[in-house]
Amino acid sequence: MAPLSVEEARAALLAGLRPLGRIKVRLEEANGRVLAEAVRAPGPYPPFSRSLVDGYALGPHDANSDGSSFIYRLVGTVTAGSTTAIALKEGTAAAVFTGARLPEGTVAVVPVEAVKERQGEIVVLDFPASGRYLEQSGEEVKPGEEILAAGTVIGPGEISLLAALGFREITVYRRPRVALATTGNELREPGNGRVADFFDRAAIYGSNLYALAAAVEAYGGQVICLGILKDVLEEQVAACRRGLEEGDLLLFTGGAGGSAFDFTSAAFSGAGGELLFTELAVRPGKRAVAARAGNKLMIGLPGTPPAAQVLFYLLVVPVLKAMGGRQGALSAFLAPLKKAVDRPRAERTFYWARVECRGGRFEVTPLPRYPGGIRAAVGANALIDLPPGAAPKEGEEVTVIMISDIE
Ligand SMILES: Nc1nc2c(c(=O)[nH]1)N[C@H]1C(S)=C(S)[C@@H](COP(=O)(O)OP(=O)(O)OC[C@H]3O[C@@H](n4cnc5c(N)ncnc54)[C@H](O)[C@@H]3O)O[C@H]1N2
Ligand code: MOO
Repeated sequence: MAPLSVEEARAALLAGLRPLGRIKVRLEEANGRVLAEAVRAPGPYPPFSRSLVDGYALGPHDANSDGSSFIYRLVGTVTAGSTTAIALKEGTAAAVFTGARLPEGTVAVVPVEAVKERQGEIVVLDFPASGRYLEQSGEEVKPGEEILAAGTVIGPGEISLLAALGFREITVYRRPRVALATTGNELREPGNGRVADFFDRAAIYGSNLYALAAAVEAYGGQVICLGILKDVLEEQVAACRRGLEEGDLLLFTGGAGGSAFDFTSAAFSGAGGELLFTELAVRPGKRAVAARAGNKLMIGLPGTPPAAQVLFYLLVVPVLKAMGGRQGALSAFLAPLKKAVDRPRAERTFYWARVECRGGRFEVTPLPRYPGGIRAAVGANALIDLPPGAAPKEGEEVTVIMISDIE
């Protein structure tokens, strides 16, 4: 199969992909989830007309002789939560506190700072503009109004609105289940300590499973761990079948090359997958495989740890987003290079980088490169996307793709 560009590979993976099913979650579990249906307000907000300040609710006014200030007779006090029934008639006022329900007949509210109080009366020195210092019932949200559209990502602000309107549960898309396996006879589980002859025997600790599990969780997926698989086709086909049964997406790392000991594409086909690509025109990540089986996807990332992680951001994140009801890839923008890219390549290449904000401007530094690359992603919050043959110098603008926050 001819190598695909990252964009073609992404389009092949996303073609026909629909968000997964919907579930109800309680508000305390809703952060970061995506609304599967629009939410309408069951009632008005605020639910009653209320004061926004500690001050006085004024009845219809009664100008004093020189017209410069107004005198009101105090007829009661309403604190927040109080349902005292007071009706303000001409020339009367009630002390009210922030959040208090306004008495019937209120025409204006003044803050305590804008009045002079004397026995049983107040003198309003500065009459407030209409509607200031108070909020009418339903002023912000009307009953039945759509307050959040389907597809909204829920954060603290949305949770605040939902809770204020009395919601305890909302309907969101189900999180994608990602079955994760890593392949290679040389791989061992970390945690066994540095056994003396372990490394002499050419074994290494598998790191991809841990790195990818963390990345899947960070992008809203749930991990089903299939563990380390041997370079044995039957074992890998069986793992693929289990992964397809239990997961929405199957992720393999290792064995993505075309050698006699690379079984990923054969395993995907053996488990009923229709291959979408077996190579990409990008570095790192040239050796990558993907297949579709019904509405499930199988992606075989390279074994090389930084290559597996780069492709995770470029291909797996958009798939996780689409399955979870969100659109698009990671955000990208232009930023000047703080340092020239060392040894640029002839192919399209993604470099690990760190974006910082200095004096209100973003700048991006390519991180040191290592041949095997196990340290490559440490401290990275972005990738630099360089077109084939580009060799940008310090100060030149390059495309950066954000993979985590700017600190
Ligand atoms: N003749 C060629 N050889 C290679 C080419 C090439 O174009 N021609 N491409 C290289 C590139 S690029 C990559 S990437 C690797 C990817 O190949 P595979 O996906 O088949 O990966 P493996 O061979 O299984 O492993 C590569 C490397 O990574 C180590 N590894 C594997 N899994 C893990 C893991 N879970 N944790 C840590 N390290 C892992 C593995 O031991 C190997 O050292 O192929 C190149 N070869
Ligand atoms: O395919 Mo390799 O993934 O270019 O690093």
